[in-house]
Amino acid sequence: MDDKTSPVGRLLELEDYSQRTFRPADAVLQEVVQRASRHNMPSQHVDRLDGLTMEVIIRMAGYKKMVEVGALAGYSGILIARALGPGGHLHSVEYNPDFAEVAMESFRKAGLDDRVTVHVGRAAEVLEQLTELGPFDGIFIDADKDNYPVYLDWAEKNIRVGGAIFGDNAFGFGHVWRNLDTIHDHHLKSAIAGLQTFNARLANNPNFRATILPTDQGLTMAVRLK
Ligand SMILES: C[S@@+](CC[C@H](N)C(=O)[O-])C[C@H]1O[C@@H](n2cnc3c(N)ncnc32)[C@H](O)[C@@H]1O
Repeated sequence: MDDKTSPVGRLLELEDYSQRTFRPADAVLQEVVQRASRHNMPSQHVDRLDGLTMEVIIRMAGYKKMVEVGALAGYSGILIARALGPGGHLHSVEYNPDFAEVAMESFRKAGLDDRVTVHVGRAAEVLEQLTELGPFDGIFIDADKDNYPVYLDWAEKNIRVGGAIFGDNAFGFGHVWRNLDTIHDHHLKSAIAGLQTFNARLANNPNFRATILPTDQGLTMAVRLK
């Protein structure tokens, strides 16, 4: 481990302290991670503290109706659905039908299945179908990074004034600062291009006030002003 007096060492200690103190993942959430692992799903659940931060903000704002892009095994969906509270509803979009099944099982086991609808399909198409149910209080974008700008197009029109846009992995796994010309892996390059466009558009859109939570993964969040 890094020397605790070095900046990196201190950050690791502070991360460890935060996890120990705020205990972001209870037994239900830990079970989701185990369920995903049993089904050989990728371990791509939202960072535990980032997810907890989002949950707290949704509770503070009193949001009731949200959309999630990318359900995986339901980890972030549980955080959001809990925060929306009784009478709230989450529309979670997942294009992998096997993953969607696992997510539905997680919502059932968490006692939240009446509060979540899992829509199976490609997010760009499902979002268009969801338009008629809007406007929404918020959206959590956590799927294919190259399409974040496409999901942002939809969110700009379908999130109400006072509502929020959250974008996960906004630091692009540590690469978001890079000049695209220096990235040779095609997949990474298009992901970073998508994230750079997403972040810059929210940062510069006068209709939104946006920031990025400077955690390991980076969580972009924006509130619609007008
Ligand atoms: C990072 S994981 C989501 C993690 C989840 N939000 C959580 O924190 O528990 C991304 C998910 O998005 C799904 N996905 C990727 N591209 C998609 C698309 N175009 N439409 C819908 N889902 C997609 C993947 O199958 C995967 O389950």
